[in-house]
Parts: sequence; structure tokens; C-alpha cells
Amino acid sequence: MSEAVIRPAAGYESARPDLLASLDPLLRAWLPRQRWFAGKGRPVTGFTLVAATALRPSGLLHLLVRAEQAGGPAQGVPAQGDPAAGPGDCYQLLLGVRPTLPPQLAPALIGHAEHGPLAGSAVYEGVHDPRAAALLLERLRIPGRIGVLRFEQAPGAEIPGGLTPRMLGAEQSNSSLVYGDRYILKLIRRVVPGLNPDLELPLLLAREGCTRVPAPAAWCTAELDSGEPLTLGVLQPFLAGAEDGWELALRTLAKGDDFTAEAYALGEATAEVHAALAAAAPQVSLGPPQREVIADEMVQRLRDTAQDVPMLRPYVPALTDAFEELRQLPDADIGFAQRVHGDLHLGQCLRAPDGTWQIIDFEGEPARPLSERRREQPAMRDVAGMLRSFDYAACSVPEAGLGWAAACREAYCAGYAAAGGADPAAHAVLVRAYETDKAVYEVLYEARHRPDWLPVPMAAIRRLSAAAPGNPVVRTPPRRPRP
Ligand SMILES: Nc1ncnc2c1ncn2[C@@H]1O[C@H](COP(=O)(O)OP(=O)(O)O)[C@@H](O)[C@H]1O
Ligand SMILES: O=P(O)(O)O[C@H]1O[C@H](CO)[C@@H](O[C@H]2O[C@H](CO)[C@@H](O)[C@H](O)[C@H]2O)[C@H](O)[C@H]1O
Repeated sequence: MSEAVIRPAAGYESARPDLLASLDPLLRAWLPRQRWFAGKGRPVTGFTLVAATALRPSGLLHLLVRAEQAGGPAQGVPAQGDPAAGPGDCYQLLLGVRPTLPPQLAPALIGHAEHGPLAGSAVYEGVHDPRAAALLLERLRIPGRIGVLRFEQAPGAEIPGGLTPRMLGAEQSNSSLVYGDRYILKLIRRVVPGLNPDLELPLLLAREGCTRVPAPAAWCTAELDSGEPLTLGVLQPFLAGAEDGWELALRTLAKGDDFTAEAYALGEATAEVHAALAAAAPQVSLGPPQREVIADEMVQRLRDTAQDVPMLRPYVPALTDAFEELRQLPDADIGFAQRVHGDLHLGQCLRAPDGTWQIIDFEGEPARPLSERRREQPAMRDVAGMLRSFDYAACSVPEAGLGWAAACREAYCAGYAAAGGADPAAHAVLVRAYETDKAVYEVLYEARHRPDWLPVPMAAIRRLSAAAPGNPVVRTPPRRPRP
């Protein structure tokens, strides 16, 4: 087990090992309630301060804190000797510290410290403080190092100062700040050693000349004494006036309008991004051994999820069949693996005011280990993610016509194939396996974060386990059972 690692940083706070005496009781109550807290359902048994940096002059503390939990980290076995990896997950926190909190910051209060060096101070979520948010942008405008934090910029980036910050209200896996409707800074909450694909892939795509993905303008990493740097945040252009595909689909559904033209365009956008990713990063062939690995992992995830979510258990044998089919696939049916988005759904697609679709959030499924998220995979994995998303939308609107999702799924696949992607209908077994794997992931995601939504992926679980192999692409989804 790694010990507490406190890095000497630019400010005096970082050298004070008693900082946790002030913060521990406050964080114990506050951290598990955050949407982005990955270890829901298991008590926090303690904290380890991985790094602390005082961002002056605002009284803003940047912390990397490991939350120790019974059962270990949400993301699996930690790397040996890595201070950011340990028996629990490591989170990025920005804490404001003031003697008293002005009324406008009252909703951001985490608590009043009673012990240690911060005793008597109000501790609050720094991202809600415009002064602190402005300070972060200033740091990103000036490349360099402060303590363990390194700020970098894309070549030629000219980020103006003085942009007014606002916190994005969305319930997210991370936290985002918008600056003057010009830039958006995503602060990654659960951080792990290694390059985050949400920085890596948009940088690669920008170099490839792909305009479907906002190009990173600046970013921040933490360099600890050992292990790879951790990606902490990415600043990219904000697509002002854009609407995300999930909101647009729900609005269209509520009005009884057709969404197939948009679904087709989304298929085209996905194929373009896949082509650019294939050109920017190497493709690898998927022989029988790799297929075994993929199928084994899917079966294991199903079993693990059924342990956590008992309502999944009756479906395990039938769903396992969908994964077993993968092992038998001829090489030609599975094709190549390449870098993919990894968590593609309607909410990750933004429709700009001129009607073009952009794709964001290449982080992959946040609960999976980074090594897995950065691995080459069949492009059909992303296609399957979008197919699930049309199901989700149809299940969420009681007035949805039964054929709505089926028509969107068909149009999406047609757009994907027309724009140069492989025809999903010709990869039915692969799509079915990835759709099943995604639905299993969603069962766990909803059980942990939005239990009211569990009926949505469970409807897919029933459909997928009942369906015979073949033609999984165009199928009418069941309506969402009302909770
Ligand atoms: N470049 C952008 N332009 C406009 N809005 C954006 C942009 N990037 C993200 N967003 C908004 O921020 C939300 C969260 O971003 P996302 O990268 O998906 O974060 P998370 O990983 O927390 O889900 C998106 O749903 C979208 O509404
Ligand atoms: O966008 P995130 O990276 O935070 O992704 C996570 O949260 C998503 C929900 O916000 C979740 O997506 C699921 O719900 C969507 C509707 O809200 C639906 O469109 C998706 O198809 C469905 O998977 C995603 O799985 C999760 O990783």
C-alpha cells in the first residue's frame, strides 16, 4: 500500500502534512455525494493526500486526494509504486478557503474546518468561485509549472484573458467551466496516471485536420515523482449555440417529428471521425487470441455486474451466448481494431448552429481502466453505443412511436456506411456483442448513479437476451417501463 505522498509545491500549504486533519471530516461527508464520485455504495475509510498546490493569490488549493474505500478502487488494481494509484481512487479537488463565505458562494460550501491548519475557515468548491475560475484560465494562458502542476498550450494558441467564467450546470462525470462562450475547460475528477484519451485523441485528430472534434487549446497535467503524468484538465473552443444530440432527439420525439435525417448525419460524422482516427493512430488486426480476450472480458464484466445488480442475474446465460458468438467469428467479420471514441452516445454529439455535428468527450467509459480505454477496438463498438442511445431516447419519451428508434438506428447505420465506414448490417454478431456489453455497462452505471433509469437498460437486456442471433441492427425497442 502506498503511503501519503505530499509534494512540496509553490505554496506553503503543500508542505503541511496536517492539512488532512482540517479536510478529512468535511470530505467524508461531501465527496461521496458528488455525481462524479466513482466509488458509490462503499464507505470511505480515509484519505491520502497525493499532492497539494496553493494557487495564489486567491486562497485556492489544488488537491489530489485518494479516497480509500473497502474493496479498493473503482477502476481496478492499481499500478505498483505509483503514488496516484493505491487502495482507492484519486480525485482532483479545487478548494477555496476563506474566513467567511460571501452569500453568493453559500451553495458551494463544503463545510467549516474545525481542526488543523484551516481551523475556523470556510472550505468550498472552488470551481463555483468566479475569481478562482478566472485564476485557472490565467494559469492556462501562461505555459509553465507550479508545484506538481504543468500547464501547456497547443502551438499557435492565443487564448484571450479576462473572459467571464461560468460553471456548466450539467450533471456530469467531470466538471466544466465555460469562459465567455469562447472556451470550455473540462476538469477531470477521477484522475489516473497516464495520458487521458480526451486530450490524446482530439490532439491527434487536430493534427490529422479533422474538424469534427474541437481541438485542445491548452491543458494541465500533474507530474508526480514517479509514474506517468496525470491529465487533469483540457481547454477547448466552446461551440456556442450548439445543442446536444440527446436534447435534440428528446425535443424531436416529444413533437412527434422525424429524426432520421439527423441520425443519418450522425452516422456520417462517426464514420469521418473513425477514418481520421484510423489514419492518425495505427490499426491492429484482431486474430483469434484477441477475440478470445474481448469475449472473456465481456463475459467477466457481465458476471461482475450481475454480482452488483441482482436483477441482471436471470439473463446471464442468454447474454453470455452473445459474447460466445464472438469467439467463432471468421477474421473477415471482425476486421481491424483501431482507436475509437469508447463512450459514444447522443449526449456526446453537438449540433452546431450551421447544422454540422461535432463529437466531444473521448475519455471513454469513465469507470473502465485507462489502459483498456486507450486500447484499439473494433469501430463497431462506437456504432453499438449510438444504437443504444436511440433506444434510450425512445424509452424516455412515453409518446415515442415504436418505430422511432428502429428508423433512427437504420438511418444511422446507412449514414455510417455511406461515409466510408464498414456496413454495420454486415457485422451483426459484433454489433450485437458490443450492444450487449454496452447495455451491461449501462445497468451498472444507472444502478450507481441514476437508479430511476435502470428500467431503460434492463429493457434492452430483456430484448437482447430474448433475441436470436442475427439482424440486431434494426429492431423495435420496447417502451420504457415507467418507474
Ligand atoms: N466544445 C464544447 N462546446 C460546447 N459545449 C460543450 C463542449 N464540450 C462539452 N460541452 C458541454 O459540456 C457537457 C459535458 O462535457 P463532456 O466532455 O461530455 O463531460 P463529461 O465527461 O463530464 O460528461 C456536454 O454534454 C456539452 O453540453
Ligand atoms: O457523458 P458521460 O461521459 O458522463 O457518460 C456517462 O453518462 C451518460 C449519461 O449522462 C451515460 O449514457 C447513457 O445515458 C444517455 C442518456 O442520458 C444515453 O444517451 C446513453 O446511450 C446511455 O449510455 C454513459 O453511458 C456514461 O458513460
